[in-house]
Amino acid sequence: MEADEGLILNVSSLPSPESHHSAGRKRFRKPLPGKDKWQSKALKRKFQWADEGTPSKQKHKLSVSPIKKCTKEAAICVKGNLSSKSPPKKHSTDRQNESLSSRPFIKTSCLFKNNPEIPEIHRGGVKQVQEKVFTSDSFSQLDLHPHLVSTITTVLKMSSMTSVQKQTIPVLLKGKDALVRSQTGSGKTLAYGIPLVQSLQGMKSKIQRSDGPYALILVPTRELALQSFDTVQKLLKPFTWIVPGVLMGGEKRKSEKARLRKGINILISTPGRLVDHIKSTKCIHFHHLQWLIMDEADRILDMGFEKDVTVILNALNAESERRQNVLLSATLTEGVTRLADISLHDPVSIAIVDETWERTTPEQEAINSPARMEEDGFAIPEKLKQHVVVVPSKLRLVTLAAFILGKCKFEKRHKMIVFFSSCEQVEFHYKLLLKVLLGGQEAEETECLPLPSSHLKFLRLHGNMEQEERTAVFQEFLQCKTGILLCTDVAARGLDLPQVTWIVQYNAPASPAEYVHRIGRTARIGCHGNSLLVLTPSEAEYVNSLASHKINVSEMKMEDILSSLMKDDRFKGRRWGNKKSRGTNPQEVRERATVLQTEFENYVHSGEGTVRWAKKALQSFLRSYTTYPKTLKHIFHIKSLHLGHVAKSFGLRDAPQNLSASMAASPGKKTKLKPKRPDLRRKTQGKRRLAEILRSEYSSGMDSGVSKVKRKKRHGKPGNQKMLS
Ligand SMILES: Nc1ncnc2c1ncn2[C@@H]1O[C@H](COP(=O)(O)OP(=O)(O)OP(=O)(O)O)[C@@H](O)[C@H]1O
Repeated sequence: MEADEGLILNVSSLPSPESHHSAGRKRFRKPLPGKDKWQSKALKRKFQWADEGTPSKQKHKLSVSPIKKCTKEAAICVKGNLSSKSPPKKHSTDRQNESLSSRPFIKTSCLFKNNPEIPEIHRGGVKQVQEKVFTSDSFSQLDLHPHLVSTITTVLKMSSMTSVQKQTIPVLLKGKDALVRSQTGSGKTLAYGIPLVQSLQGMKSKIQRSDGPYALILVPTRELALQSFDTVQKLLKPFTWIVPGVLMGGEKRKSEKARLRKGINILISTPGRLVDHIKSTKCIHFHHLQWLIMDEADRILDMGFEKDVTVILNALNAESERRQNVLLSATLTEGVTRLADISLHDPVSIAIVDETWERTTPEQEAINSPARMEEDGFAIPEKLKQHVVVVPSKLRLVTLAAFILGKCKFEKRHKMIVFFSSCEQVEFHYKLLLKVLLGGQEAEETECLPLPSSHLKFLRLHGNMEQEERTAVFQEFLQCKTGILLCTDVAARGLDLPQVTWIVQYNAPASPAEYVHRIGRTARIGCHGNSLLVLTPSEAEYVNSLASHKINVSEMKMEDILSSLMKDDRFKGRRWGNKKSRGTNPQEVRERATVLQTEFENYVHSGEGTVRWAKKALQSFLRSYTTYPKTLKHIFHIKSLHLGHVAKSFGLRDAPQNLSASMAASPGKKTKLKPKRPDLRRKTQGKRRLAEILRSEYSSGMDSGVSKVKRKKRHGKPGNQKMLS
């Protein structure tokens, strides 16, 4: 069964915005008269050579030009027999016999046919909120210990303060609580790190290791915990008697206990892991605690850590009398007000907004609540160029591959992060791209590529990986100059990965805040960067949703992305033989895209295991699709998906009939799914379950119950040794 038809057979009851081509498909809606007849009909369709324009194409003149005519090489639409040169009739007959007798009946629908119209993207001319990154003030102007200043200038090699540092450091040095919002990559870590170290090194009675924590830094992910630890450790270089340490899950609990027993003065932790220790480690105490810092504060709430944070706050309140509290994020959303209420005492609100950026009314100037900040729009780094591409579902996979090839193979020095909405999708695309773009066994064995494509290096990061591998991948991507990291939102927050030039969001994020954090992995600290959001035609309205948060994206054309396939002769249709390709012949581009899609499908269908694995990834995509918040359901609704087309983007030729019982991918049946992406504001019974799922992705790692991806190779322990205090 062909993917196009799969929908009709499986989910015919669905109204599908992606299937504007209903007239074209109606032919198949008729009751199927019987297998033989169906086969001959399919064969007829399979071998019709030309002129099969769909009514929808005639109707929607604005649509991205689908193939108007399938030429002889339209055989490219036929699985496994690309561009045969035999005369159509003979070819048809031979194949017919072959199909009908020995081979399973397989065919690939034409990628460029029966796609929905691509709507025009109107740029709203939104004026984005701007922040000035650097100031001309130097760290030496602050009242800091001279050794701390020299560490900043010689070890960290920084001279002038960023805007957020200039505003935050003096406030914190005065002992005030603060609520800090500043754009991604603007230097918030040092904005709290410097005053923290300054205050602890100057304490009247010198800190002893055995005193335990004087400061607690809570962060949502393990990678961010490691990164913050690294920065704090550098700042502490001259003050060796102050000991930092990390608790982050995925590590042996026993060794963490031992380090706690020895004493950690600046404790950096994910909430889940800390709660574990509060409950089970006798030696943990907070008698001397002076500082509580919550970095990415809104994310800590979003991830269902609210209960954990309450447990932590209660433990701190019970043992320490007076402490200084700081909440920071690039996107302090409304939910943070609640956290601020319970954790901050008479805080100073710091939000960095360029003076040239006008608020609509002067009254707004005065108010700096998180809700106000969110309404005003999030600040996006000035040098970050944001793009969107609208791609019909069937073409998503080849477009992604073409984009990766275009940037990372045929242009120099690109480092790219691609975000997906689930661990299964990351794993699936990682293996698939590795196999098809790098080709073969060699790639799998070495997990990096043979010489000719040496610009391509794929890595992946998600919460179902073993911690050791997760840390190794993080370190590897941190250090490499080029590469493609496929990941979930586990890498969206706070990570400072230098020289990232492109962020691709293959699945749209669930909130504008998440969008801002994902793209914020590039264009950090005043550098240039680019982002690409991939949407289907039915999702195009998301651009307006972003615009309402003052986020401005410009359109990139799918055809332009696909045209980079012209540089890769591996995907050349046979009929072009040795002919030199000149420029970008649209027909040839489409044929190359089809060859590439066929390679994906061939690989996926090369065994039962690979098909199962693609279905699993598809299923997890559909599941995550059901979890967009209510406010976005009109854009991202499972019923808007054309299952057959979506299946193709997972290299599946058919729309699967047997996705597991719970899957609403037979969306005619209104089966409810367990959401992976939570609407945590609603206090439902499922909250606990959601929190567990999310923790498996982000936190403690001790009790997730989520199967771990087995490590193929044993990596060293980069970063781990640093954690030993
Ligand atoms: N004053 C400075 N001068 C030069 N570089 C700086 C300065 N302050 C911070 N940086 C560098 O800027 C980068 C981004 O800093 P940091 O990770 O603290 O940003 P952030 O605001 O916390 O970002 P996010 O919101 O994404 O977490 C880091 O590489 C850091 O070393």
